[in-house]
Amino acid sequence: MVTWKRPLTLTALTVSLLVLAASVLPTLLPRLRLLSQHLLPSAAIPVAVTRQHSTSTMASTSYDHELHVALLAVQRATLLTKSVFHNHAKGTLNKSDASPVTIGDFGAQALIISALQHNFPNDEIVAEEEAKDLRGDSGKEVRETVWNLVRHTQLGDGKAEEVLGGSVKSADAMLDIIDKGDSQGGGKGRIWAIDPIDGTKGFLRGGQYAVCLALMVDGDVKVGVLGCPNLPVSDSEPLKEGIGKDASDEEGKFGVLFSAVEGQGARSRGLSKSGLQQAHEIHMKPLENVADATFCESVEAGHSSQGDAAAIASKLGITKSSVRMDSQAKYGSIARGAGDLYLRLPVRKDYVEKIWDHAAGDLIVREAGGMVTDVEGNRLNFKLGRTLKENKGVIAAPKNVHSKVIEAVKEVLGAKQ
Ligand SMILES: Nc1ncnc2c1ncn2[C@@H]1O[C@H](COP(=O)(O)OS(=O)(=O)O)[C@@H](OP(=O)(O)O)[C@H]1O
Ligand SMILES: [Mg+2]
Ligand SMILES: [Mg+2]
Ligand SMILES: [Mg+2]
Repeated sequence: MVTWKRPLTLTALTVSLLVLAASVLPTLLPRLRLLSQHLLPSAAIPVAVTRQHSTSTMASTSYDHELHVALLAVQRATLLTKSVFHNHAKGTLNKSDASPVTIGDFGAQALIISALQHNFPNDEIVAEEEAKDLRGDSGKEVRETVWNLVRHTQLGDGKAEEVLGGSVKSADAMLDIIDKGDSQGGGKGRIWAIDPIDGTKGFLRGGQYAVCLALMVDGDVKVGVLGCPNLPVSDSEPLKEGIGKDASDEEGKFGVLFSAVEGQGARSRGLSKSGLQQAHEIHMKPLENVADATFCESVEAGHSSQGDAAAIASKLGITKSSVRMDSQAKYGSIARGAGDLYLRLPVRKDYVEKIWDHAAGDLIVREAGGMVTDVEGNRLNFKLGRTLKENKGVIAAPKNVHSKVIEAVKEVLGAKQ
């Protein structure tokens, strides 16, 4: 018996040690990485992190540095959009699809891509705008206005600016930076999605708009940040439509940064002109009875069918009227519990949603406890390029009522066919 007992005890000990190591290492490694980030000078972090992340198989699981850069980059870009809103003629151009683009869209895109390139030079970028209309003699006037904005927009915090890599070098460099957002996207590797101003029509009207940035790894959204300069800082403020031209003047009351990292929850904090403010967790509001829901939808009837939304709401027994709000501020608003549902219902059969209009909001709502799908109930598929070509519409709701909402959506849309 004794001769059997010894080897058995040794084996058991070895196995226990191995099990212990396997359980402790995964939690220890990200902590060691975090610790080293705090101990190393900030300028040393980007290169190390970028090399480590250049292939998807070696991707970090904590995304601390990506989140930090994304938050600061979006915060800086909102300084530019706010300055355009208050001090400039918007310099609106019409794109080939007749949608508007302003000097704010170009400037914000340049600032965000510049920060991403400094920190993650090997990552790909899918961004909404391109610099074509700013090039050559015909683009000179707009180019110079955008350049003046870009070079004068800085966070009032030297360390934060250092993280972002400081200013863009020249007007020509700025154009090339804007055009770095031309990746075709897809389901492989690290790809950032940028909507420099989402809800450009809202921005022009003085309504809601959002500066949007998300990181996808192998087509899954890992980090999402939304800067919403015209939303109230307080999560408990009742949901309202576009808030009018002077709201963002009320310092400290308006301007929110929403963020989420996959598996780490969603947060919100006030926007600032320098470093990052303290964040707090946000959650969707518990909703026992879907009939009590407040739902939000697009302001533009051309972007989402308001008639279908009203029919769906009535099927669900919802009596409160909808809150119409431009941009991904809708995702942020339901994620913080200011509203309950977001309904985006196709108006035209041939319209395909763009990944930059949904990537950050999709993650923020899911991390706050919600579910985001298309009108069929399928998850949004960010693996297919610059568009969500397999999805139609968007339905975001608390998990416990989502299937009920989809049932009503299918009944209403099905009856039209
Ligand atoms: N036909 C159609 N259907 C659906 N979506 C469309 C359509 N046309 C444009 N867009 C995209 O809508 C983005 C803004 O939509 P929002 O819901 O946020 O705002 S709005 O209330 O409708 O203005 C808007 O984003 P921005 O261009 O960044 O403003 C567009 O990408
Ligand atoms: Mg646009
Ligand atoms: Mg958009
Ligand atoms: Mg846009």
